[in-house]
Amino acid sequence: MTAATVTTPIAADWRDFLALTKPRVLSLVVYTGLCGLLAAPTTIHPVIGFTAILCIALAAGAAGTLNQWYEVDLDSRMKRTAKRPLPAGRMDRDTALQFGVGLSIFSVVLMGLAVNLVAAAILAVSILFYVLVYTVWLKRRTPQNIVIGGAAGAFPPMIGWAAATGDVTLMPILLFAIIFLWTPPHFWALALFVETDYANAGVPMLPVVAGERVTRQHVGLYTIPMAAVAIAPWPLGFTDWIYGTVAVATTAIFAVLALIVTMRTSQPGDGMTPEKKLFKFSILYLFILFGALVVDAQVFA
Ligand code: HEM
Ligand SMILES: CC(C)=CCC/C(C)=C/CC/C(C)=C/COP(=O)(O)OP(=O)(O)O
Repeated sequence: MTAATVTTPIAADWRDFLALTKPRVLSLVVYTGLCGLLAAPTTIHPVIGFTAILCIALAAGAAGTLNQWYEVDLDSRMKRTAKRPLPAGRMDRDTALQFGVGLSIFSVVLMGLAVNLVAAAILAVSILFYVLVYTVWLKRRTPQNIVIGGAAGAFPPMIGWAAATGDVTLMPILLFAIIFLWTPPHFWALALFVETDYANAGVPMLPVVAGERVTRQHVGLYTIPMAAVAIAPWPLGFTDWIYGTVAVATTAIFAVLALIVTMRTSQPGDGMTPEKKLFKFSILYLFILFGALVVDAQVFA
């Protein structure tokens, strides 16, 4: 790529619109939504189920778009995000705003009309939470930004469950709580090895504000309730032994990796550091845990 193509704004193509939706993060968001839907104790018509998942995907994409619309200044200062369509100048902000608002409204209205109002209401709350509470309000103000704002990403299984059943009971609240408590170790493990980037952008992430030692302690601190909540559906009788066994085994691995990160004092080096291991495993963990939930629900239905 020449310098001219980097600095000269060019027309955005479909890849830029896709990039606005943060597709890789979206994959896990949609997956946990699907698992919530499939684990619910009722059957949903496949077309309605598909529509519900589509709405979650569109809403998450819309929220990711509005997040990028708002933080062009931050994204342009971080290596990881500087090549996104807006900071790189491949798309103008108004186009992104229209795309994000349009998708948001479309996804919520479609969910309300085709699925049910409970799912549509929680979907609207998720978008507003990610955009207003996390992106606009907390992200630039407090190192607790991801703890409170991270709740946005915890709603999808609850939305999937509500799409199938029309209500929210203790089990979908537990599924929400798993992702809510998983987000801090997921993110702080990552922030420990991309710390300088956030410092450059002036984002008060925990390692930047409180330092590495406190961040490591917080990784361990949040892993304890996360582990309890992840295993809880089994002793509480919401799931059977398949979920229980998988939850105990994978949570044990998560806890050991988190403990290593918590106990470490040295600066992370290159290669597969414990922080990178925990971050990568955190993603695999949710995939396995929620997969086990669905298998368990189908086998013991
Ligand atoms: C406030 C909460 C969260 C923050 C600050 C956060 C932050 C990040 C960051 C900075 C990355 C690095 C790579 C990238 O930009 O793609 C990442 C990766 C990732 N996150 Fe999160 N995350 C959060 C919540 C979630 C949630 C709720 C999910 C899904 C349930 C999720 C799923 C993922 C996945 C799948 C990746 C890997 C993407 C890849 O392959 O590059 N994250 N996260
Ligand atoms: C159903 C629905 C509307 C769900 C939306 C929730 C959602 C997409 C949550 C993910 C949260 C997330 C990726 C935060 C990234 O932080 P950041 O935005 O600070 O990351 P960045 O530094 O990469 O921009």
